[in-house]
Amino acid sequence: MLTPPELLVGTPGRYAREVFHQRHPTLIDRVAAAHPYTTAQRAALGALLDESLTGEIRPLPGDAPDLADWAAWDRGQVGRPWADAPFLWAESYFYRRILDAVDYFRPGPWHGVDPFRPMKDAELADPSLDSDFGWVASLGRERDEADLATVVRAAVFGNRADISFRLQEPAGDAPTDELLVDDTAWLRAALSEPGPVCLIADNGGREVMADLVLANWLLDTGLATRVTLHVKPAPYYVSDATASDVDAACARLGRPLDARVAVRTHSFWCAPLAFGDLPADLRADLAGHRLVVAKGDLNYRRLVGDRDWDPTTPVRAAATDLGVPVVALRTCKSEVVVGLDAATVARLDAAEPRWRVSGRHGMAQAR
Ligand SMILES: O=P(O)(O)OC[C@@]1(O)O[C@H](CO)[C@@H](O)[C@@H]1O
Repeated sequence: MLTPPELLVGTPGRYAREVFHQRHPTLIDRVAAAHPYTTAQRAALGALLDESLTGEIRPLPGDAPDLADWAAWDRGQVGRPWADAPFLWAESYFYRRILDAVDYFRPGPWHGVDPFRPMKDAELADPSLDSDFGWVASLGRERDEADLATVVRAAVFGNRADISFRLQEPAGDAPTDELLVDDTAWLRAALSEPGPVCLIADNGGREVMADLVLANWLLDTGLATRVTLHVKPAPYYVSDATASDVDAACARLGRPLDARVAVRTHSFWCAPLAFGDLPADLRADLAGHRLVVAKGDLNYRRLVGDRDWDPTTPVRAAATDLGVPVVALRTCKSEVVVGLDAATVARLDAAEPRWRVSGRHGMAQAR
C-alpha cells in the first residue's frame, strides 16, 4: 500500500489552511487580550501571525532553552514558507513561537506565565461542570460493562472540550451518541489480566476531568494496577493539560489524585512529530504498560500519521506499532481518520460534509 502524502498548511480548501487562516487570527487576538502584555509582546504575537500567513518560517532565538530539541526536530522546515510545511509540524512550531512571543521561557516577569491560563480558568469555573459530572457519584467499584461504556464515552466526548477547537467550530452542534468505531470490548479484553495503564492526556479542564474519572474507575475496579498520566511539559494547543492543570482538575472533581496515578511528562509531547519518531526512552516507558490510551485528536494524528488517508485504510496499516496495545479515544476534529467501513464513510459524506472536523463524532479505536 502506498503511504499517502502528509497534510500541508497551505493547501487550498483543506482544513489545515482553515486552522491557520481562520482559527489562528482569533487565537492570537485572544492571547493578546488574556494578560497585560507589553507593546513588544503584542507586536511579537502580531508578527508571528503575519509570518505564518504569508511568510517563511523563522528560527527560535539563539537563547531558547530548547534550541537543541528544535534543531533535532527541524526536518528542514525552518526557512521554508509556512504554507509548504506539514500541518503537524507547523502547528507545534506555531504554539512554540507563541511561547516565545510572550517571553514564557525568558527570565523576567513573564517567565512560566501560561498565556492560555485565563481561558483554562474560565473553563474550570463553568458551573455546568457540576451537573455534567454528577453521574460520577453513581459509579460502582464492580467491573460493570455499562459503567465501562460510560467512562469510556465520557473520555471520548470530553475531547470536544478543546479550547483551540472551539475558537473556530460552533459550540451549538450537539455530539452524536454514536461512536464511529467502538472498541470498548477490546479495551476490556486488553485488561482481562489487570496491569499498568498509560494514559496520554490531551486537553485539561473538562477533558482531563473525564480522563481522571476513567483512570480512577480502572483503579477502583482493579482493572488497572497503576496509571501513568502523561501530560505536556509546557502550554500547548491552548488547553492541553500540564501538570498544574491536572491538579486543578482534581480539585474541581473533588477527588485528590490517587496515589497509584503518576503524572509524567516528556519534551516529545510538544514536539512536531508523529509517534513513529518516539524517542527510545519514551517508547520503553509506554511499552512497560499493559495498555496505552491515547487521548485526543492530535494524538490520533500522531498515531496514524497526519496524512491524507483514505478513511477505509485498515488501522494496522496506518497506526504506529508501539509494541503495546493502544486505544485511541478522540472526537473527529481533523481530516485524518482510518479504519472505517465504506458504507459508514458514504453515509457520513452524504449527511454531513464536515463530519471529519466538526467534533460531533467520536471513536474508541484500537490498534
Ligand atoms: O488534540 P485535540 O485537542 O483533540 O485537538 C487538536 C485540534 O484542535 O487541533 C487541530 C487543529 O488545530 C485539530 O486536529 C484539532 O481540532
